[in-house]
Amino acid sequence: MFICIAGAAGAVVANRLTEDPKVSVLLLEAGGSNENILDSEAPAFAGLMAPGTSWDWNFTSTPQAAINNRSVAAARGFLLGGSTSLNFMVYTRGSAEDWDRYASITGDRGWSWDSLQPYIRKNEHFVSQPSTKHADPEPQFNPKVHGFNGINAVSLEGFPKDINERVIRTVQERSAEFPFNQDMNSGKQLGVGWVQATVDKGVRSSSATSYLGPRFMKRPNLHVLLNARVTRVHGNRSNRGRMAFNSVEFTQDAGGTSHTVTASKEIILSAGVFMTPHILLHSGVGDSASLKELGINAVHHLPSVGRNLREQPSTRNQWLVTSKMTQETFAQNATFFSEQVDTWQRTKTGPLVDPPNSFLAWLRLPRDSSIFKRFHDPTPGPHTAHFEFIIANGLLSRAVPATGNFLRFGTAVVQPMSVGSVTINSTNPLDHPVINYNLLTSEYDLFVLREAFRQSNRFLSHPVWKDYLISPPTNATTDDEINAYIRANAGPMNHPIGTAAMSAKHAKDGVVDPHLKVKGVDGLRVVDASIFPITPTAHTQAPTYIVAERAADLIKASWGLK
Ligand SMILES: Cc1cc2nc3c(=O)[nH]c(=O)nc-3n(C[C@H](O)[C@H](O)[C@H](O)COP(=O)(O)OP(=O)(O)OC[C@H]3O[C@@H](n4cnc5c(N)ncnc54)[C@H](O)[C@@H]3O)c2cc1C
Repeated sequence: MFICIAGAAGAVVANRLTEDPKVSVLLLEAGGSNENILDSEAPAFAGLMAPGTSWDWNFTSTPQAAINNRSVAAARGFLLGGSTSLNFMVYTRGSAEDWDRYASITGDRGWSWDSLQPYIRKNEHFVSQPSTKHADPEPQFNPKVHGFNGINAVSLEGFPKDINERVIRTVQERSAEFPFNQDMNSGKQLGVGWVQATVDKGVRSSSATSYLGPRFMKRPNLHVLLNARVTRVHGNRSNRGRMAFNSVEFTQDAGGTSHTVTASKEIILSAGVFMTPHILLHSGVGDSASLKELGINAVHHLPSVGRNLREQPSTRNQWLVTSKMTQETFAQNATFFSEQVDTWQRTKTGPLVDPPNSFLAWLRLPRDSSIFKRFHDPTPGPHTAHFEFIIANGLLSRAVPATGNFLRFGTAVVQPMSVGSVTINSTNPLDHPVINYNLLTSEYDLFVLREAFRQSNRFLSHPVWKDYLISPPTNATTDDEINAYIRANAGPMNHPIGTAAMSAKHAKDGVVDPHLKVKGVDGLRVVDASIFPITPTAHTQAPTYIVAERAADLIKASWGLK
């Protein structure tokens, strides 16, 4: 039997391993069910899922020095499907160069873009939304680079927005600066393109609805236990002194009672970027000196656990607009809200079928940018972005102003240089991890976010926006003014990675080897977004799914399974 923790990646592994009826998997999830939650199912309501709800772990970061000492929400899904049950559903794979760099860092060609193509297709089930024509005026995606028979649904926008024509005209008429990219998931991501999202005919497709959907949950060898919070993993030391992990300790009543379950084969940690290192550290796997100082029995010295936290810093940049039909309208007009919920519940059509974001742009700084005199270029090559625009027809959240409609023109640094950490400060595994993003502490990140903001203003200076925009998010123009705006407003994109990073087999740093086994011990693997050594130039769910699809094959191969 394998024991696995649920989430984006854990669900994939559990599904793939139980394809073999002789293999059984126990999937443990700290949160509850994903079913019958309107805000999770209706894509337009994604912004209502977190932060500050019972579906979120409700973590907050430590005070972040470079953003005016603000602590920021570090949202993570606390329900089956993990963060894929509450994320914004954007589907981006990153650039081919990103994956080729992982192959080169790990010395394993299996992580290269070309080698991963079968896994990308195993994950993806590209579907058409019923309510829009996507061949007009030109195709909005390239079918040659998509999978149509995978498990997790991906589709284009299903309900047209006021902003669409304006974005397209800007791109057509300013193509030198903002070229159109028909399909940012081809491996060549640069340019502006339509969002592809994990939506299945108007309904969120999460790892819970897809990989743990009814057709798979029927398998007698797949066992899912909800409200089961893993506190530690345990093992024995062999005669040669090597730790072999084989059991998982968990609680279903907030620590009142504790249970232990034993894996005859392997334990797969897929608790995500914050909780995977948290479980490892509480189990005595981490930097021995710090663990001893806390009073935790250090069973395996692995100093990289929890280090290398990387997050994409962003600002939302909300413009007041003349439109009366943006995402805010749902919160401001109760009649419209209930009519649209009714339409969606009956027909799965209307504005609720789409997540908030309509377009993304992946862009680079000029080659002669002054920042490269002081910093090396962190991108893996010329076809990978330095920054991103995230363009949305408003945003429905729990903090929508009573009046006013907005264009949300987010900007983000997609290859950040600031590095943070996840640590613990108590011996109680029910305490939250200590999350320090170190957001924007690198001068490079601040520079790129500033340039991205300036570029977003260039984009919106096209005359097509004149009768649409009422007022900007800020009047800042000088470096100092924009820096002050960024420091007051920046936050995380919710795309953290890196806290159990993979490295080459014999490399001294890193937490897992290229086959995702925890270095120096037996019986323990990590399969989730924490294994990325460097940020993928992407929103992180598709990269995590891709990792998990390959991981399932690596695990099968280890045990001689089909
Ligand atoms: C608000 C938000 C918006 C996002 N938007 C997007 C987007 O639009 N596109 C995109 O690509 N990515 C997005 N992401 C990121 C994406 O969802 C994550 O990168 C991805 O889900 C990571 O997968 P994972 O398997 O590493 O972790 P998760 O999906 O977070 O899963 C971890 C799971 O482990 C469970 N768990 C944790 N600790 C324990 C424990 N001790 N015991 C038992 N269970 C435990 C959690 O409850 C959770 O179910 C977003 C994330 C958030 C939070």
